[in-house]
This record gives sequence, structure tokens and C-alpha cells, in this order.
Amino acid sequence: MSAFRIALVQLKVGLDKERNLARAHRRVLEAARAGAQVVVLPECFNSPYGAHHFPQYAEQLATSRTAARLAAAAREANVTLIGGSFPERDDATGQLFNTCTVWSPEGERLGVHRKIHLFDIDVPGGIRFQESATLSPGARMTVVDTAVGRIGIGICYDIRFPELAMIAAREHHVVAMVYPGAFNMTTGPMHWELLARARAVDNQIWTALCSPARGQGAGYIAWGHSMLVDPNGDVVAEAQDHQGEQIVYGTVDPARTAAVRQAIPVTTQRRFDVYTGPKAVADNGV
Ligand SMILES: O=C(O)CCC(=O)C(=O)O
Repeated sequence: MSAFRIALVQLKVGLDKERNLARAHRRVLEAARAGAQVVVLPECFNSPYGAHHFPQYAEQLATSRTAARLAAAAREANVTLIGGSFPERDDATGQLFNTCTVWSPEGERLGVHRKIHLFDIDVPGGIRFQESATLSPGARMTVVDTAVGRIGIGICYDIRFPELAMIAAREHHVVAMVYPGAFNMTTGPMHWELLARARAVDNQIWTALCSPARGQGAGYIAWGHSMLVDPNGDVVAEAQDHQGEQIVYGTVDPARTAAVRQAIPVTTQRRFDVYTGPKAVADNGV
């Protein structure tokens, strides 16, 4: 597997779906012209982020205008496109999901990830959010074989659950975890970078987070700070302008992964003989 250029499109998202789609399309082409082989869009890129918006913006995958635009953009730009997420309505049940689709440079759909962990939180004096008011949780992990290698997908709050990245890295050998996300002005400064670096260093994998720009127009204020973190836990690229739209570029290099794993070989030093079973913690504490 060789190194590849990744672009994180910190997109401005507003109320007008068509404008959101057109803007995303333009930015995918721009990123490709700048040499990106993989382009990532943010969570909820066709709709403002808010439980009450989701039903109005939701689309069925089979007939989705948003999915068709993503396929066309991937094909036109000749890139692997990790298409952020949009509210999806299940054809059969009518349930809504927060869904990421992944596209090949030929415009074929390679994967679909429905956000597994819904963002239901209540931070006193900070933020209360109830994604489950309108959305249902996905029930499957997603790893996708792309032209540049195997990539694990999570959406935003999914990053708080280390099991996802751990299983993707250790059982499925992903080169990177990619999280379209839209943290906010309370939990963004608290945990965004910490979680990105934690998932990276725990698993010695590349970790990419892609946020919308911090527009204030549609209610929810995203944190911005789209970033790429290397397998050593170092932030190697980060958006500098959070208000405005910006594309963050970086290189995902498997040689860096190998070097980090060789220098600090935790991947081969795990003691599964100790972690589980009745004797995992001895009676006398030793
Ligand atoms: O985990 C957080 O703090 C933010 C999560 C979030 O905004 C989301 O899941 O959309």
C-alpha cells in the first residue's frame, strides 16, 4: 500500500440543500485539482445539523439526489469520496439514519455507514442534544476497501466509543479511521482533538476528522478544526480558519504507521493471556 493525499473539506452548510450540494461538488473538484486522492466531507453536509431538520432533508438511498451528486462528484474528480453524512430515510421502515456513503473514483458506492451511537447528551450550562428524537441508530461497523487501502468509518459521536476504532484497526487492519463530525462550542474545545489523538495513538493508525465550517446561520455552531492525526498521535494538519470554508490537506503514509509500530511495538506486546478470564484480577490485587 502506498501513501495517499487526503483532503478534508470544512464546508459551509446552510439551509439551502441545493446550494450545499453544489458547494460540496465544487470543493471536491478543487481538492482533486490540488492532488487529493481521497476527499472527505463533513457530517450532515446537505442539511443544517439539528434533529428537527433531519426529517425535512432526509432522502431514500435508492432515489437520493444527494447520493447521485456524490457519485457524480467522485467520478468527475476521479477520487475516493467519503461523503460526509446526510439524513437517510430507510426505504422499508421509514426510519431515519445519519448516514455516510463512500464512493469510488468510478462513482460506484463502496460502503454505507449509519451512525451507530446517537448524540444524546446534556451538559449543564453547555449543550443539550437529542439526536434520537428523530434518528435511529445504525447496527453495523463499517470498513471499506478503497483504491488507496482499507478505511474505517465512524460519524462524530461514534469517535467516543474506542471499540469501533480498536476493532477496525486490530481485526480489520484499516490504515485510517475517518470521522465526518460536527462537534460544537462546548464539547469541541473539551474533547475533539483529545479523541482524535486518542483513537490514533491507541491503535497506531491515521485518524481524520472533518467538520463543517463554524457558520452561525442555521443554529448549531460547529467547532471546525478539521484535522489529520498520524499513528503517533501527532496532529499533522489542521484547519486554521474555523468561520470560513477551508480544505485541509495531508498525506496518509503507511510507512509512518510501520515506523511508529516498530519504535513502540504495542501492537505485538499485548497480553491477552492477562486481560480476560477468571484470574484477570487476583484476589490479593497482584
Ligand atoms: O461527541 C460530541 O461531543 C459531539 C457529537 C456530535 O456533535 C454528533 O455526534 O453529531
